[in-house]
Order: sequence, then structure tokens, then C-alpha cells
Amino acid sequence: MITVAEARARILALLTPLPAEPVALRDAAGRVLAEDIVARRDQPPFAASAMDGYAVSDADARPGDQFDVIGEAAAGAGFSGSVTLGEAVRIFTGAPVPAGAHRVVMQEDVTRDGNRITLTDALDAGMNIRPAGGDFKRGDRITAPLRLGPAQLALAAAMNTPVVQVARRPVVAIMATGDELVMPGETPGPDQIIASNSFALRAMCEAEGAEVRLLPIARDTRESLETAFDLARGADLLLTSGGASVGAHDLVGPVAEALGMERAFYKVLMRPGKPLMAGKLGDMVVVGLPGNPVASIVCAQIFILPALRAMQGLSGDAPPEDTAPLAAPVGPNGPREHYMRARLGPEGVEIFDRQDSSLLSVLGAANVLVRRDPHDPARAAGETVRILHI
Ligand SMILES: Nc1nc2c(c(=O)[nH]1)N[C@H]1C(S)=C(S)[C@@H](COP(=O)(O)OP(=O)(O)OC[C@H]3O[C@@H](n4cnc5c(N)ncnc54)[C@H](O)[C@@H]3O)O[C@H]1N2
Ligand code: MOO
Repeated sequence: MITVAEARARILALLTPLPAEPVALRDAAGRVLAEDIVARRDQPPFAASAMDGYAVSDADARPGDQFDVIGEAAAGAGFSGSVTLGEAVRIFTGAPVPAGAHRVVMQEDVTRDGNRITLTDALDAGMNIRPAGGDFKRGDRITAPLRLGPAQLALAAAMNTPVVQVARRPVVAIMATGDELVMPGETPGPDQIIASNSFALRAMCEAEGAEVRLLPIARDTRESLETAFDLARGADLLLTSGGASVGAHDLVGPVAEALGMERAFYKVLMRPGKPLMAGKLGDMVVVGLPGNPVASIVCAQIFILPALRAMQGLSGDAPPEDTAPLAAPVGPNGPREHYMRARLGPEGVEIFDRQDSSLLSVLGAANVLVRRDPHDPARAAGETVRILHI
């Protein structure tokens, strides 16, 4: 059996980075930038007022000083003349500061009588003027690769970029397998349960930028699995769940290999997730996730999310970790790297007693996974452990 790190490296080695495509900025939220965005202008393009008030030329005006208001500068409609000593221009936030003005006095600091204003308060240290190019300058860049969040989208817009080059979305086909499965809302037979894994997998993949195709449930027969593999054609990545173990009905690996899949590995030294399998079928990467719900979700967290990031040009490294003190002691770990369901609270991290990989209720109550090395010894309360936020 290979280690988790080795399995992740082998999956990454199967992947091909996705090509770039142009996308309208309004549709680019969450997409991964494939080419730098270059600012086409300075921001602000002119020295701009930071306040509603009066632009004056005397930067050192004192209480009692008076000015004649000679015009107005609004956002979008500046004042074309210039300001000299003893003069003021009524100005609003975002308006270009007129030539000759060196300070904007807040309107709260003056009284106005007709076209004459009198400074009533001592001036602030700041001039209330945003210099031209103070935010960014023409030629400044948003550097790829980078996932475009709200701040980056607004920055790209301000840089006057209507279209961006982003990595194509990975197309992920998800195939649940098993005679025991029916979809939520259907009526299960006496020996059946409701399929749940695809819902978590779909949500996780979509949150990572993928376009997901949910395939019909494949039954535990060669024919049904072959049909489902056929329906997966064209996907960049196929995720199967279930049928990965060693039972007589666990046919996913054998069918995939009969169809031509080259296997990269089968079985990983981890818990949950031991019967993980990966390979390549034509251009499609196939990852066979274990059927146990928690195992499939933990494997997606540890292997699939990094893979999707790597396909889009981001790092395929292990998910980021944090540390936290244990709220209660925990026994020694076995021979596999263990991802234990736990809850991080003010008292530290509480590892749940029940760690069976079928328990979705326990996973649902968890907000972290505690990652423990193989044969990690028993740990006392207060000792620091590594956690992954989920
Ligand atoms: N003799 C051995 N038996 C098992 C081993 C082993 O090493 N030797 N490994 C165990 C481990 S660990 C796991 S994990 C499971 C994985 O088995 P499969 O991937 O073949 O999964 P299934 O048998 O199809 O299902 C396991 C379990 O999960 C339920 N399931 C499956 N798919 C779904 C779904 N889409 N939604 C909800 N629940 C699902 C299924 O009904 C089973 O209860 O094998 C162990 N056995
Ligand atoms: O290791 Mo299996 O993936 O727990 O239940």
C-alpha cells in the first residue's frame, strides 16, 4: 500500500492542465485566472476628492480664514478653471480636484454665507485628496494563476477589463455504484438505502470550479457499469463511489481495467479511504472512491480538491493544515494515516468517539479532521494536533 502523499502525487501525475478560455468578467466569479490582467489605466485617473466639501489652494488654512466659492466640481463633472488663494471650489467625493487646489476642507468644518465660506474648525492632518494612480497604475497586474473572488473581480473591472482568460472548468462525472442504492425521494426496497455520496461530491467539486455530470446509479453488474462508463465519456475526471473493495460485487476496478483503464494505484495507507483506486482511461482520469460515505468525502477532500485545483493551474498540494490543542486524550493510532472526525471549539479539539466511516451524522457534526500519522502514540489533553478545516 502506498502513502497518502504518494497517492496524491500519482493522481497529480495523471492530470493534464486545462486550456484557457475567454470569459466575460461578469461570469468569472470563482474561475481561475490563466493570464495576467494588466491595468489599462491609472486609478484614480486624476487626483480625486476624498470628501464632500471645498477645494482650496491654501493647504495651511486656519479657523477664521474666508474663501469665495467660484464654482463646483462633482464626480463625473470636474471644474475646468483653477483655484487661487482666497478662492474655493465646492467639491464632492470622487470629483477631480481642480488645478491649483491643495486641500479639500470637509463641509462640516466651514460655515457658508452666500458664496463665501468661513473655516470654523482646525484642519485635519490629511489633505483629503487621493493622488492620481494611488490605487494602481497603468501596467500594474493581477498575476495568474489566482482564483477570482469578489475583490479581484472588482479590481479587474476597475482596470477596465471586460473579458478575462481563465482555465476551462474541469468536467467531472460522478457515478454512484451499488444494487442497494436509490435516489432520495424514491421508495427503497427492504434491502436498500438512499444514495448520499454523489451529493457531497457534487457540492465539493462545484465549489472548486468544476462542471459536474451526475450519472445514473450503476448497478453491481458488468453491463450496468460498462453503460455508466460509456456515459462518462468526455469528462476530464470520473469519480466512482463504491464497488472498490474486494467483495464479489466490487467490480468497478475490474470493469474499468477491462475497458482499458491503466491503473496508477489501488489501496492507500489511510483511514478512512483504504480501497482508493486511480487510473487513466483514454484522456479521462478515473478515481475510484470507497463507498462508505465518510471515506468517499474524506478522500475527495484529500485528493480530489487538490486535483481540481491543479487542473485549473493552482497548486495541487495537500489541503492546508492548522494546529489545535486536544480537549481530551486520544488513544494510539493504527498503521494507517488517520483523518479523524472532530469538533474544534473554545476548549480545543474534541475527537469523536465513533469513527466508523459509515457515520454521516458524525461527519455532519464535525468541523475539522484531525490528521494523525501511522502509529502516532496516545496523546494527552492539551497536546497539539494537526487539523484540516472542513
Ligand atoms: N474484506 C474486506 N472488506 C472490506 C475492506 C477490506 O479491506 N477487506 N475494506 C472496507 C473498507 S475500509 C471500505 S471503505 C469499504 C469500501 O467498499 P466499497 O468501496 O466496495 O464500497 P461498497 O461495498 O460499495 O459500499 C460500502 C458501504 O457504503 C455504502 N454506499 C456505497 N455507495 C454509497 C452511496 N453512493 N451513498 C451512500 N452509501 C453508499 C454501501 O451501502 C455500504 O454500506 O469496504 C470495506 N470492506
Ligand atoms: O477505510 Mo474504509 O475507507 O474506512 O471504511
